[in-house]
Amino acid sequence: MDKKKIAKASGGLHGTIDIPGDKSISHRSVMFSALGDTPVHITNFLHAQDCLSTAACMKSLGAEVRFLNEGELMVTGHGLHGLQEPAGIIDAGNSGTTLRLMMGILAPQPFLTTFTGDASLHHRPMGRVIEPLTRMGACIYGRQQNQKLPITVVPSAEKLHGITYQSPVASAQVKSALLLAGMYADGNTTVIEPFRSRDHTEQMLEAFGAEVEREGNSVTIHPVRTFRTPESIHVPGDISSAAYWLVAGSIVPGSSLLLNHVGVNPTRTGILDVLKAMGAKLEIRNRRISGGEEAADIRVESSFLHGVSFGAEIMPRLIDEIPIIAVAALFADGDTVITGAGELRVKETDRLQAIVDQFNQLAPGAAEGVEDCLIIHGGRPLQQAEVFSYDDHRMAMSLAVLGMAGEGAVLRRPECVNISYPQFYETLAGLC
Ligand SMILES: O=C(O)C1=C[C@@H](OP(=O)(O)O)[C@@H](O)[C@H](O)C1
Ligand SMILES: C=C(OP(=O)(O)O)C(=O)O
Repeated sequence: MDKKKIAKASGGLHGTIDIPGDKSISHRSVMFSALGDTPVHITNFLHAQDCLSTAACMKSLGAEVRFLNEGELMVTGHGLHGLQEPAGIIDAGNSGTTLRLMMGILAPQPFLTTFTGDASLHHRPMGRVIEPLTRMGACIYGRQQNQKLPITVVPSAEKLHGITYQSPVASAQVKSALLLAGMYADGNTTVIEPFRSRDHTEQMLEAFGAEVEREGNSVTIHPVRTFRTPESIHVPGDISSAAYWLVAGSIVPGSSLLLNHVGVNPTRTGILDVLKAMGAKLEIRNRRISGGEEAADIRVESSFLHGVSFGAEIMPRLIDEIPIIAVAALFADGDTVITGAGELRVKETDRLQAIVDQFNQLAPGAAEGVEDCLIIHGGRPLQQAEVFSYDDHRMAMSLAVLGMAGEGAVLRRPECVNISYPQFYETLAGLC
């Protein structure tokens, strides 16, 4: 399927949506379970390409990964020091999370690993993880002065050293890679971020018995001696996937949607804060703990939105939601000004430029981008047009919601939604 026709919604959107498992937590559930030595039963695992790349990686390193169903699997490792040298090259596919976290796990291992990935992953910056891991004593080599794939991790002569690392970027992937390597180091490892990024790694490692200290934007891990995997992990729904329906329900007049089982870890809920500031009608119900993480159900009803401004401080709490927040901004009254969004330029594609180029096809003159800043002029006239996903799942889903809430669209290269949300188009069709 090379093109998909997105029809204009004919009335309000109605229904109840079960939000698929969180991508970040699904990756971590398989990786960390594979470092234990007792079977872990994982449910509501995100059965999408990125997380399947992680599952395949752990399998090729000797862990037993057995799917009982889509979304349900048993993972059994051979202990913290039980990974085995893979027979071939490890393929991280499209997934930055897989590659960066795996580098942290593999840097301390006594065997060699070589990574590859798809065309998009070959362009993404890996020096941000390789450089601090090298300071810990790791030996990691990559193309373009150890910046890019293909990457090889070579065993280091000595045990890794604990370091204190002041990260220039607020990135959970950088932080997680260092904490994972730090489990095997000879002393404590501390990561200090400019702003706090998602904390799923710290949460899950603590639950597995690792000694972790947190204060403000700083996290310290002690060398790990006892690693106790739980019997089961239930993955909450992904707020990054719920985001498309939070916005669709807000901007299509006459809508009322109930989103079931959404992870609402406070390091992830920036989109709720921004949508509320724009005037969205959201009701958070039935708050509970699911798999050690906060979860809730969310009711969204359509409302009149107005433009807002936000910047670097909130960015890590909503980084993957910027494309769909930009859609909300297009349907709002007035301008929305987003600053400190430079990280968007190093995702699956340059998302800042992609938003500007594709939004202007559907709403001429509505989007401007300069350096790390994105401006959306709300309320501009919309038209039908052909738009391009850049093979980026979040661009595809955001453009589909924009087309559906606007005048319709033809989306080129739509199938990349399989990276994080394989049922996306089916759910969209069911609402209209
Ligand atoms: O740790 C994670 O699971 C993720 C962290 C974020 O990336 P950065 O850490 O590069 O900001 C996010 O964009 C990505 O989708 C998932
Ligand atoms: C950036 C993303 O993921 P990753 O970095 O794991 O490729 C994403 O899902 O939007």
